[in-house]
Amino acid sequence: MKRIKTDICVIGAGSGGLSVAAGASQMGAQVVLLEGHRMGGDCLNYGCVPSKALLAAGKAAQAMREGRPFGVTPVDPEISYTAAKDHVRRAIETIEPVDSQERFEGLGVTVLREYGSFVSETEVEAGDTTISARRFVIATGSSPFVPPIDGLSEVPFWTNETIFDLRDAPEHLIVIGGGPIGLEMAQAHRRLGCRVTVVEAMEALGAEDPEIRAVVLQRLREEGVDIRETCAAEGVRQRPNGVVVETSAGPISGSHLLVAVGRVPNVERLNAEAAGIDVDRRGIKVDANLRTSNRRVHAIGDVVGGAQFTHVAGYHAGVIIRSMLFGLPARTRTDHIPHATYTDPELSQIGLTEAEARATHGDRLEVVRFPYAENDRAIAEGRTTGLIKVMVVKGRPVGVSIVGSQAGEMIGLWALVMANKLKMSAVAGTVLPYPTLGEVNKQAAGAYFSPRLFDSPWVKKFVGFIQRRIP
Ligand SMILES: Cc1cc2nc3c(=O)[nH]c(=O)nc-3n(C[C@H](O)[C@H](O)[C@H](O)COP(=O)(O)OP(=O)(O)OC[C@H]3O[C@@H](n4cnc5c(N)ncnc54)[C@H](O)[C@@H]3O)c2cc1C
Ligand SMILES: NC(=O)c1ccc[n+]([C@@H]2O[C@H](COP(=O)([O-])OP(=O)(O)OC[C@H]3O[C@@H](n4cnc5c(N)ncnc54)[C@H](O)[C@@H]3O)[C@@H](O)[C@H]2O)c1
Repeated sequence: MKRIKTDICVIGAGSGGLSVAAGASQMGAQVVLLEGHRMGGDCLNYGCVPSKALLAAGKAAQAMREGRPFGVTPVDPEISYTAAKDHVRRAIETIEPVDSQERFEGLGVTVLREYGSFVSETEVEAGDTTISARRFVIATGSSPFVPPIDGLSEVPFWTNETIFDLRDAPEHLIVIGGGPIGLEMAQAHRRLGCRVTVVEAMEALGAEDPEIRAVVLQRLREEGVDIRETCAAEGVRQRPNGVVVETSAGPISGSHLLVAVGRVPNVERLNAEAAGIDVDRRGIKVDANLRTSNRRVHAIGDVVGGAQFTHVAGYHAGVIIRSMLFGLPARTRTDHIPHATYTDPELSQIGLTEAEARATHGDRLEVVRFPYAENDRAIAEGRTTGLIKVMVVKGRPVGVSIVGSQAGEMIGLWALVMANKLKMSAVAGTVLPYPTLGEVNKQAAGAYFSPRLFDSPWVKKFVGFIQRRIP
């Protein structure tokens, strides 16, 4: 057995682990990074990057069907699913060098391509090497949850780890699960010419504001995605040319099956008990500083079971670098973390939804809305579907929900506002270029102040008073 002594040992080279390794090594710490599978983790290889690349291929196909309002004759595009997958592969390959072993070794990180497993409170074994470190970071991510549906283990099915390798278009894709993975994949495949049925046990995008998610579901249905809600998959069996999913609302036949019903934390290889690290069903248990029950060990990203996004894993990395390298107090916040679902229209959210804000703030809550249909750029581009809702308490936003074109980009402004606890006046006072979709944000702030300025008898009296006195 070889032995390595280091300052920090990071387990998992995905979004979270790579950020810790890059940050810590560039600030002078000795870092060992362990990765048992592919550098870049889920996001690069089976998650964000391939899903957004496939959605982009679908968007290109859809644009050819929707030219009529612009005087362009719509066509039913000739689609090569294989070539769309080539685009997915190229996107991954273009980003890959940034996450590669070579780049990290160039930064001075010792990279071992092995799974890590604790052997004591201060040691991890990876292949034929034992690493002892002053601090460990668990960043092992999550894997697709495969539910105990009767017959599932006997039929071929895909998850996010396999669907991007598929080269031939499925004729009729059945997606079990109407969460973000299910709906992004449903729309991408529908636009690439496949029949798609989504089977959702409860409500599709059920965690989102009902008014906001309804806009996404309506568009997907208009495009021909068959979304069945309150329809639980209870059994699956093979048929000659595909699969039948038995649901609470009857059988559904299709050619291929994608299972997208949530995630499980990657803890099984860690032997966490050997290091005194507590684990529950959601993942590694951590406190607000992302410390585990073993004070030398932090855990970040998907494996801690909170919000499972790449930017959250990156945020966690920043928080623990602060505490590990500088000994500074560093607690996580969640109120300033946005998320987006990249269907078309996109959906984004930060802070509280309207229902959550109502439950927390009661009558102090004001909700302002602004529709895309009244934004000049959206009108010019025929992208008028959508709206923004801002939940405001005492002049400060406590949540923002957006559905519409570029909603994932639009939430950025509110992320800045909420991270820095700015008021609505900061948004209203910002000058934005005309005509941009981003003005929807400012128009929402305008909708907050307009009644205060234009419907107030006091303001009218005051202005009249001043006007009579100035020359
Ligand atoms: C289809 C899909 C689409 C998504 N789209 C988005 C999106 O658009 N935006 C967004 O923000 N998020 C998105 N996500 C979520 C995002 O991918 C994850 O939140 C993110 O990858 C989590 O980062 P992580 O570092 O915690 O884990 P990962 O990136 O999964 O990395 C964990 C790494 O640890 C390795 N590992 C596991 N166990 C061990 C061990 N014992 N020893 C050594 N290595 C180990 C794994 O092989 C893996 O490489 C998507 C996810 C999926 C599945
Ligand atoms: N754009 C993004 O940022 C993005 C995109 C994709 C995934 N992700 C991340 O990945 C995570 C996992 O996504 P997901 O979509 O797999 O999970 P999810 O938990 O968000 O949704 C799964 C859905 O499956 C349904 N379901 C469960 N069992 C079922 C059954 N037997 N029959 C029918 N429906 C069933 C649930 O009711 C739920 O609505 C997300 O929470 C998110 O953190 C993010």
